[in-house]
Amino acid sequence: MATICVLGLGYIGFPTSLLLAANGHIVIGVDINQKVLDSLNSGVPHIMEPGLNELFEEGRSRFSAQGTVPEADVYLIAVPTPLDTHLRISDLRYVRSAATMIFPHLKKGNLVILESTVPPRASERVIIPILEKSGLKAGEFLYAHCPERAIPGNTLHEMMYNDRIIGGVTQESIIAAEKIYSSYVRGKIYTTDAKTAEFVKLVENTFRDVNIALANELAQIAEDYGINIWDVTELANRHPRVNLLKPGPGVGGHCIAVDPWFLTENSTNTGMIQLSRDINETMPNYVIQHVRSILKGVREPVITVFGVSYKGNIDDCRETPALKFIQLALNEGYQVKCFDPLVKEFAYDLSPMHEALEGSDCIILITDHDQFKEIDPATLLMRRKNIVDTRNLLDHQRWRSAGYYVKLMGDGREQFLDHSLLERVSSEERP
Ligand SMILES: NC(=O)c1ccc[n+]([C@@H]2O[C@H](COP(=O)([O-])OP(=O)(O)OC[C@H]3O[C@@H](n4cnc5c(N)ncnc54)[C@H](O)[C@@H]3O)[C@@H](O)[C@H]2O)c1
Ligand SMILES: CC(=O)N[C@@H]1[C@@H](OP(=O)(O)OP(=O)(O)OC[C@H]2O[C@@H](n3ccc(=O)[nH]c3=O)[C@H](O)[C@@H]2O)O[C@H](CO)[C@@H](O)[C@@H]1O
Repeated sequence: MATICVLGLGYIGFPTSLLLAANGHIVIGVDINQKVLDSLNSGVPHIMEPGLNELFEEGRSRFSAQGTVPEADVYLIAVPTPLDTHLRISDLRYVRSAATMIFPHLKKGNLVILESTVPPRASERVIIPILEKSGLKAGEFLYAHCPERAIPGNTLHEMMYNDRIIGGVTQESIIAAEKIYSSYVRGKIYTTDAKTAEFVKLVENTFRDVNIALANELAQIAEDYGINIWDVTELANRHPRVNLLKPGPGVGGHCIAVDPWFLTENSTNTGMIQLSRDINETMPNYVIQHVRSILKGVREPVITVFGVSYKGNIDDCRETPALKFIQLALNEGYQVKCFDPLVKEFAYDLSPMHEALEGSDCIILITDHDQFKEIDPATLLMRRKNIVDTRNLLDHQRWRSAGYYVKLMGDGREQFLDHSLLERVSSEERP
């Protein structure tokens, strides 16, 4: 069993630390955020994931958290690699700082694992040169890029059961990294070189982004034709080689909205990938168009956003499409109130549900939290009963029976079926 220093105790580094600790390693977590250290040292996980609290109890005796890098056999880097949103290229300052914190401790035979997602060749061009300031060459210290592929909301399960890619700089590096991962990974482990591993990770998320863009474009085309994209998707997916994804209010998260830009930052052959990003980034504009047509003529409109995290059943708001939607709504002159049962901190104020609905003219469901399905529409008090469901989450018949005008995004049939209802609700209740 090894002594492993994990740098970065966030959504990836913390669960990984616990899996390593629960499987017999001594894990010293390092983070530069004092709040994270205080929370963990007082026994309270600072992030929410199924099974995390239980695993914390199990692994706690072999896990500690501190602000400085100790001597260790293995250094595992899981620090952020954000997108510079202005330049649309990667910002590698945190991986640079992590490598700089490691190199003074590095000894022959130590293993450095990079789990953070980076643009192709960043290991070779940026990280290894910093580690070599130790006086050791790559190969004397071992190095592998092992991209994390777990999905938020099911992180621990996927960390254990997904297949794993190990991209080592030498055969010895690959063998050493394989030994660490095989202590808790139940999926298969595949090996390659570091730059291929970097590329594979980015390709996976780009594949998903492009396919979501296709779904978003098809939803808009379906509306133009007065067709329901959700019915179309269900039927088309009966074909053995078709698997359409779901349209939505845009693509958020730390990965899918970011990684395509990492993939393309050093290439000019990027037409489809960039176009897909554009389609997904403009989905909040599409949602606001629907809201605008529902609230046409309403004076001093107030809207309520249901869900601000980037997807359902998690509290993570990074790159959430809710942010752009809210900004567009404010620019439109709407008063915006937000309700999210899971999120504690957000760029805008969050209110309890009934407060967020007071005086409101329209609910816009942005996030597909399961909890929203439990809401009884008959008990809600609003100024006007309108709802836009961007995720096809709700039981629309139930909402309609409670007197709501329901706009399902991607369902063009409503223009024809419910237009009269929309007209009636708006003119009856317009001040
Ligand atoms: N969140 C995911 O689901 C996911 C999935 C796959 C890959 N990734 C990748 O994993 C990496 C980490 O993502 P995350 O979601 O865990 O990020 P995060 O922001 O949740 O956590 C990163 C932590 O690293 C700390 N940190 C920053 N610089 C540091 C340093 N020099 N030394 C020690 N700690 C430092 C931060 O304070 C923070 O607590 C990113 O590259 C991300 O793209 C994330
Ligand atoms: C290839 C892959 O699977 N990668 C996963 C992904 O995790 P994620 O949580 O970011 O991924 P998603 O669940 O896809 O969500 C992203 C956004 O797309 C919206 N969406 C989704 C499906 C759909 O049909 N229609 C949509 O509109 C959704 O609401 C949300 O805003 O990246 C992680 C980090 O690299 C990986 O580790 C993890 O394996």
